[in-house]
Amino acid sequence: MTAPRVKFCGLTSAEDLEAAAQAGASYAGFVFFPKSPRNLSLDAARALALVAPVGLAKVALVVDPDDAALDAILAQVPIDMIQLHGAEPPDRVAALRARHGLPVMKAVGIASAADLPKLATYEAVADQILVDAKPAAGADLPGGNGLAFEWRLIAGRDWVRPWMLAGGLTPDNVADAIRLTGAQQVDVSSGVEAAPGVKDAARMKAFVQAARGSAAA
Ligand SMILES: O=C(O)c1ccccc1NCC(=O)[C@H](O)[C@H](O)COP(=O)(O)O
Repeated sequence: MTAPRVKFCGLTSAEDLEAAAQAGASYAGFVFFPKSPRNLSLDAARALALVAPVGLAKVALVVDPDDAALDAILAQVPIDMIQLHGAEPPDRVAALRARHGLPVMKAVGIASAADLPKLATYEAVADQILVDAKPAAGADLPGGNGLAFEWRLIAGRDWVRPWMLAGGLTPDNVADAIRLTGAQQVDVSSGVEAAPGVKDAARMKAFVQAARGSAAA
């Protein structure tokens, strides 16, 4: 098994970016969602993206964006992939992919087996799938809640597209999660934070090492 690729989501500072690169991450997620403690203004996101180390793919996380909002982000911030983390229907995912000419990753929330058919639906229209925990009803945030789902639900699944596992991952559980699901990519936000919106460089490093350790086991 090749070493799993890691996405750190919700980076908010140049220190976070540097720590992500030093740890060996493949993706850096920038959150554009005002209610999030990880939200970035366009100016802040642009400044970060411009100093992002080469080789770190910059992901814009948006939630049910209208065209004007996404146009504004992409006009100002050099972005490599769009992450749709709302209730975007499949035709909207396809339309945004065509409109912007960037790869699109669609987040799909999983809480039970009843949610699994959505994975195939979105694999038909997105470039990648982020398989995340479905937030509790009434949650303030659609993601980044430190909530895991039952990984066995997707164990042994045949995937059509590249996908990432997310939801409640930490340096302590990511190796088990990879072994159980076969994930080749993992995404984490709150599990490597010292406080909401503040990443912890030591936890980021430990996370990547644990993910890589799973591949060697
Ligand atoms: O992280 C946020 O603040 C956020 C806000 C709005 C929509 C999605 C958000 N995060 C999505 C992510 O990609 C997270 O990395 C993913 O949900 C896992 O989060 P965590 O369980 O905290 O590791």
